[in-house]
Amino acid sequence: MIAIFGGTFDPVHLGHINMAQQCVSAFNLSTLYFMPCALPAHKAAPGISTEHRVNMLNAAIKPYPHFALDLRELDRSGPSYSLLSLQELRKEYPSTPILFLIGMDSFNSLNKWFEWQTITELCHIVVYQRPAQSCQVADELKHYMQHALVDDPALITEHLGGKLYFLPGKVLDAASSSIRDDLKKSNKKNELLPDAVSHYIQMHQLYQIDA
Ligand SMILES: Nc1ncnc2c1ncn2[C@@H]1O[C@H](COP(=O)(O)OP(=O)(O)OP(=O)(O)O)[C@@H](O)[C@H]1O
Ligand SMILES: O=C(O)c1ccc[n+]([C@@H]2O[C@H](COP(=O)([O-])O)[C@@H](O)[C@H]2O)c1
Repeated sequence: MIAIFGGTFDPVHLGHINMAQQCVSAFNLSTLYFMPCALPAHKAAPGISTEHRVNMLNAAIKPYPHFALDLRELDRSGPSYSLLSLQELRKEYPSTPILFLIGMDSFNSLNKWFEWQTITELCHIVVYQRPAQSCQVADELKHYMQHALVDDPALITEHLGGKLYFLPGKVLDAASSSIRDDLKKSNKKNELLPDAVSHYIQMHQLYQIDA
C-alpha cells in the first residue's frame, strides 16, 4: 500500500500527527508519506518559505518510524494539483493500492478539486473526522459516496483505488490557521504543536507578523 497525506502543513500540528497515527494503525502501514504542497490549489500561498515548512515536517516526524516525506510537489511549478502527484504515483506503482488521507473539510469540497473524479479512481480516499465538520457534500459527491463507501478497511487493501473510507479515531481541535493567529498574538509555546516544531518556530521567529 502507498499511503499519502497531502497538506500545506503551515505549520504541521498535532491534529495532523494524530490522524496520521490512526491511519498507520488502521491499515498497518509500514510508511505513511506526508506530501507538502508547493502552491495550494484552493487557498492562499504559505507566508513562510517551503524550506521552513519542510524543516518543521522533518522535526515533527522524526520520532515516528512509520512517517516519511514525499517532496514531489515541491519540484513542480504551478498549483499543486493532487491529480498530477497521483498520476505519477500510479505510474511508479502500477499494481499497488494507493491511499490518500484527508480531513472532513477537504472531503466536503473534494468535488472542487481539479479532475476530482479521476482522483477518486486513482486512489482510495480515507477521510478523518474534524471537530465541527460534519459530512456535507454536493449531489455529485453523494453519488460517489453511494458507490465507493466501504466500512471494512480490509477492502482498501484488496483494490488499487476507487474506495472511500471514513477512518474513526479521536478528533483533535487543531488547525494551522488558528495556530498561526495564536502565534501572532503570543510567541509562547503552543500546545497543539509538537515540541520540536514549537522550538523551530521560536528559533526562527516564524508567524510573528502578517505574511
Ligand atoms: N485537526 C484535524 N483533524 C482532521 N483533519 C485535519 C486536521 N487538521 C488538518 N486536517 C486535514 O489535513 C489535511 C492537511 O491540512 P492543512 O495542512 O491544510 O492544515 P489545516 O489545519 O487544515 O490548515 P488551515 O487551518 O489553514 O485550513 C487536510 O485534508 C485537512 O482537512
Ligand atoms: O488538486 C486539487 O485541486 C486540490 C484542491 C484542494 C486541496 N488539494 C490537496 O488536498 C490536500 C489538503 O489540502 P489543504 O489545502 O487543506 O492543505 C493537499 O494535498 C492539497 O494539495 C488538492
